[in-house]
Order: sequence, then structure tokens, then C-alpha cells
Amino acid sequence: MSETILKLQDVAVFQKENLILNDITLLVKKGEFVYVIGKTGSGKSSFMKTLYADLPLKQGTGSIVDFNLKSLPEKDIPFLRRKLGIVFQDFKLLPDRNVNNNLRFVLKATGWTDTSKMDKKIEEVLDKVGMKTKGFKFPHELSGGEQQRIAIARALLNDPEIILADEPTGNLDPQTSVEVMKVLQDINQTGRTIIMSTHDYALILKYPHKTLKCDGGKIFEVIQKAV
Ligand SMILES: Nc1ncnc2c1ncn2[C@@H]1O[C@H](COP(=O)(O)OP(=O)(O)OP(=O)(O)O)[C@@H](O)[C@H]1O
Repeated sequence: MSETILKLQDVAVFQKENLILNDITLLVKKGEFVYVIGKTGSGKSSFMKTLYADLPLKQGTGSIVDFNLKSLPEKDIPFLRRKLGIVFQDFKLLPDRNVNNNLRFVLKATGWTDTSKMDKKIEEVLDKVGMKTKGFKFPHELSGGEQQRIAIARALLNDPEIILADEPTGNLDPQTSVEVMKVLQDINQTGRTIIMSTHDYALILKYPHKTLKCDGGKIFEVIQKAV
């Protein structure tokens, strides 16, 4: 039986006092791939931020990977984040250190201490995104697509059950977007749940998945037309 990994009931999303989205009731099962689409300013990022507790859940109830978003104390947010892999449009790699040290930084910050275990893990995640030979490169020595692969590798370090990707291909050309998307598809095929916000309809048509649309302060599922 498929497990629920995200459950929202009558949720409202706020930016400060401003209501951005209302009446969100949603179930996502383990292993699903879900797109979140919508015009600029429709609330996609605000929705994603609510899922990783960057915005507090003030109204309605919600749980993600067994964390209750409604009553989540500030001190528990780092524990939730370890169960999530978060990928952003602008990669957010640390510019002053190479790829290996970007990844090592995250491992140390999340409690890893054994050097050989860290090295093994770094090699494993770089291999997953096809970047095994790039560990000694600095971010500025990599293309946008390569930087995004490293950001995805970083998101995989703590074996998250769910990846939240907020416009991961937003800064990439169409061909590179497809390459990054293939990486996300492979990760999804290994059983991980992916929620990805995007503007890229070409990707959605090429890789059809359940699609939620933010519009007029609501989120609803849309049925994709076959091309
Ligand atoms: N930090 C903030 N403080 C106050 N309001 C904000 C903040 N961030 C976003 N908003 C507002 O919330 C609304 C939704 O913004 P959000 O970034 O979630 O939209 P989006 O769909 O992700 O847009 P885009 O596609 O441009 O990234 C917008 O009206 C925006 O102005």
C-alpha cells in the first residue's frame, strides 16, 4: 500500500499577513513526481517554502515525512530539513570552496564526522548526478547545468525521502534543462518523491507527471493534454 509522504488539509499560505494561497487540501504519496506550475507571483515559491518550513503553517494542518508542520518548533526545523533535499533555481553553492568541500560542509553541518564515510558519500552522490570527476572544481569553473547537478548531489547527501525543487531549471537552457530533468527522473525512479515547481511547459510535456496549478489564490490539479 502506498504511503502518504505529504498531507495538507485546509492549508492557507501567508507571506507575513498577506494571504497567498487558500484552501489547499492535498495528498502526495511516496514515490510520486509532482509539478507545481503557475504564473509569476502566483505563489509557487511560497507554497514550497511552507513545505520546508521556511514559512510557518499558520492555518490548516499539514505533515511532511512525519513532521507536523503546524506545531513544528523552531529547534526541530533542522531535523526536518535533513529529511528533505532542497534544490533552488540559483544553485546556492558556496563560491569559495570546491565541489568536494561544498558537499563536505553540508555533511559536517548535519553531524557527520568520519572522514572516510564522508568521502564515500560524496563520491556516491557525485556519481548519481554524473559528476564524479568534478569534485576538485570550484563552482565558477562549472556550467550552470553542472552547478545544478552538484546542487542536486548536495540535496541527496542525507538520503532524503523527498526532494523539493523550486524552479531547478529556471536558469538553464532547454537542452541543459532536459539533462537536469533526467537526473531528477532517475532519482524519482529510485523511489524518492519529487515536488518541483516550474515554468517550463516543454519539460512537463516531455516528462508528464501529476501537475498542480497555483492560480487565483488556489491550488488545483490540472490534467495534461497529450501532444
Ligand atoms: N518575502 C516576501 N515578503 C512579502 N511578500 C512576498 C515575499 N515573497 C513573495 N511575496 C509575495 O507573495 C506572492 C507570491 O510570490 P511567490 O514568490 O510565491 O510566487 P511564485 O509563483 O513563486 O513566482 P515566480 O514564478 O516569479 O517565482 C507575490 O505576490 C509576492 O509578491
